[in-house]
Amino acid sequence: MPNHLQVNSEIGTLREVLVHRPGPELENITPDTMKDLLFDDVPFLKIAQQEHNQFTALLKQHHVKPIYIERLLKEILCNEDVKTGFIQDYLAQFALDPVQIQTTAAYLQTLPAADLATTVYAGLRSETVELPEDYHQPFVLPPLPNAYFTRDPQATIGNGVTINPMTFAARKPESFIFSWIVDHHPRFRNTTTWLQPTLPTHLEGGDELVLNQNTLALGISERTTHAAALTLAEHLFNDPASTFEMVIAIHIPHNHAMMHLDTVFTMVNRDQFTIFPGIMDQDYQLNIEIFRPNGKGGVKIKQAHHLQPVLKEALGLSEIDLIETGGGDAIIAPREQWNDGSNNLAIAPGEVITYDRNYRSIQLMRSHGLTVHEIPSSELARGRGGARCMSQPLWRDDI
Ligand SMILES: NC(=O)NCCC[C@H](N)C(=O)O
Repeated sequence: MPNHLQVNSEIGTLREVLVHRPGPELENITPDTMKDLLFDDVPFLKIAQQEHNQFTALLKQHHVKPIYIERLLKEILCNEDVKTGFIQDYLAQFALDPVQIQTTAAYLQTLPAADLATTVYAGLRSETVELPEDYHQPFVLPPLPNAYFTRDPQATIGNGVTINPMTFAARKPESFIFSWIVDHHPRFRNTTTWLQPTLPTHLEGGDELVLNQNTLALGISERTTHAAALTLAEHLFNDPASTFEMVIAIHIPHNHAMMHLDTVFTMVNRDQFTIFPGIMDQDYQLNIEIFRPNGKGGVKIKQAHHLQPVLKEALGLSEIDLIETGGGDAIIAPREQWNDGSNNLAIAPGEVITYDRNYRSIQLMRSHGLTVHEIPSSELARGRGGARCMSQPLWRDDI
């Protein structure tokens, strides 16, 4: 089994993937907090867990090892010094006064490592801790219901990771947790970090697609700024440990339905991609910028408007097959995109996992020769992410 990191493509045979099984945090979403927590509904936890179990069972059947991030957190918290430091730093992220911090830290310190890890994800109800009476919030630690979308707070690129500066408060603690795991878990010893969560702008993993060992595609989206994309490109171009020489920055609409590039565009084979046609205009154009090193430590930028020639050049191919979500139909395509019909996880070249509900997109992928494995999605889809969002590859075989 591999013991470090290797992701030089979106499609190489997947061996190891970071996941999070949805837990009590989903039951800490209410209609009042749903929007801030980036959910469109309150999922039924029991069914969400069953669906997620089917996802991980399918991964295992295909010899992909799921690594549970909550387990990595528990393992680092078994060290008492790490536990004390983590509690202090974790609490410092939230609007708590010194007395509230002290009282909550004292409570968290009493929890065994496994319970502490569960509490960090689930959130901590105020009445569990004896806080001064002037604290009126329902939670002293917020729930992290988006944690099952492991794709976003962290991303593997080549042999290193980005620990991502997240856009919304609801997801910032997830990057914080991963930075502690990288610093303290032996699985990540000597990991190269391309980007830190302290960057004063934002970039998320759903916008990071590794096309090959030289080329990264980045969404410029609701969640990833142009400035952050340039910063990441500069780091990758200048770090001797990196093999990346080109970043294809793809501008997509800024809205909740298409929050990341991988909600509208995924690589599924050496020469095949799924794409939501709504990101292009009627002439199939969109705004693309190609970043390359300028030879002086910076980035030079070339504009482009058509995806196919850009992808052909980057991948050295004469043809590219763009498979349109829902066949490009005016009703089916947006419906299936909303339920993550464009968000496919390749487990090998030409072999993907996707949500069962997007049956028109599934038919189409099969008719284009892809092998498609379906997973149930009635509750998981309520968080607005699919199979790619629920997985962060740590190791893919090179192709
Ligand atoms: N890569 C992805 O598109 N992830 C889905 C994230 C959904 C989550 N509710 C969010 O808004 O961040």
